[in-house]
Amino acid sequence: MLCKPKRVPIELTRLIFRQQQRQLSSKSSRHSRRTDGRDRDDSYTGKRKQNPEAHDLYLYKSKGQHILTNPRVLDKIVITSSIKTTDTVLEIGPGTGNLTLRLLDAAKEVVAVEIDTRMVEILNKRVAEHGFQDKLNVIRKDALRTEFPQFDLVVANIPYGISSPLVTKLVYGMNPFRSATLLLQKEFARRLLAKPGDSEFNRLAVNVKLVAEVEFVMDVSKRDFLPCPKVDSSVVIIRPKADIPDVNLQEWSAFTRTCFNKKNRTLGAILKQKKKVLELLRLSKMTGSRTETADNGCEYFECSSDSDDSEEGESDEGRLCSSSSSEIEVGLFKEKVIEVLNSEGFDKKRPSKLSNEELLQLLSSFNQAGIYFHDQAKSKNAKNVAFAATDSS
Ligand SMILES: C[S@@+](CC[C@H](N)C(=O)[O-])C[C@H]1O[C@@H](n2cnc3c(N)ncnc32)[C@H](O)[C@@H]1O
Repeated sequence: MLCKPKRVPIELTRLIFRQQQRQLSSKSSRHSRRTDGRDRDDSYTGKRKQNPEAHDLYLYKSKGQHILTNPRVLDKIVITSSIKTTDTVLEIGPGTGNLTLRLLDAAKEVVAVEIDTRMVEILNKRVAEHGFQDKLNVIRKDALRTEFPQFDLVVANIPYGISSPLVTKLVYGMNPFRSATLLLQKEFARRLLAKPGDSEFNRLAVNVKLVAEVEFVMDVSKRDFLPCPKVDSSVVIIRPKADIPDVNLQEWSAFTRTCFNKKNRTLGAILKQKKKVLELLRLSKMTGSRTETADNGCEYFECSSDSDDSEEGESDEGRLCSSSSSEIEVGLFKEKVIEVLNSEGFDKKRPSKLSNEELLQLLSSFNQAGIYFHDQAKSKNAKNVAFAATDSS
């Protein structure tokens, strides 16, 4: 569907159609769109005739390049972020700099992480024109694969394709920060805001809520972007909690993965399956005590959306366990699992309806009974990113 933005601020119109078009080479791509939201075969050619010097800036869907052009929304994002003049602000995906210029005006410094060299060129030029170059530190890298320097706040209209791993990287990363004001796909924001019992409530919400509070700020229409995306957006503020529960993050991740793999089934149905019992027995024998907390908690949180009722295949570990544990041992272990589930009244409860407090209580009861959770295998990229997760939004 094509739709024209409600309004295109003059600065962006100038930026895209007068200044940048002279500088940028036009690369075509199957997924690229023109910055005016039109298809390549529509009446755009009329504009080119009027301005023969013009080149097109192609915006790539694969990089989530939708430029926010509504000045009121941009201003509201900055105001809501409560930026102090002493703050260093981290911006992921500054694009052509509409938000960056406002951040530079309000903050001491902006660290902008941008993957696209063309955007970096435009950004640097535009920032220099406003005399802000000394306050801007641009890192031309993939935000998921770079270590962020220290920052106080995050304010960003992020590429939606990396929402889940990026939020995870921020809230489970090593950098302490005050808040992150993020423009997200509306559905993704709803999931972050979801409460137990809501249909959107999932593992991502559970894991984020463990360490942070999420607050809704406003919805943003798709027409406020150039080109117009297919989805609406929302702004949320994420504030890391001062006190987080004393739980082993690695085990918590494994536990929530187990529970939310089939979030609408009862815990009894999930945890009393033979293959799950075998897997838990093997892990509990192997662990014997809690695994150490990783330096960087985000390694464990591949917060991909849960596959509501997908079938898990039997793991190699499960098969190994069945051959090395006697039937009696397995039977006794299963009784322990059942005992914990029954003693806490969890047997008939569903993960999608449980609060974090209840989940923490259940995990603690399992541990007290000598039952431990552990991820079977870390993702290939776990060392640096743990971001093998794809966001289904
Ligand atoms: C939704 S646009 C936002 C542009 C700008 N902040 C705005 O509000 O108009 C997302 C930006 O993130 C950049 N980007 C995409 N993937 C990225 C990644 N993995 N790391 C850093 N930047 C990325 C894109 O090139 C694009 O400039």
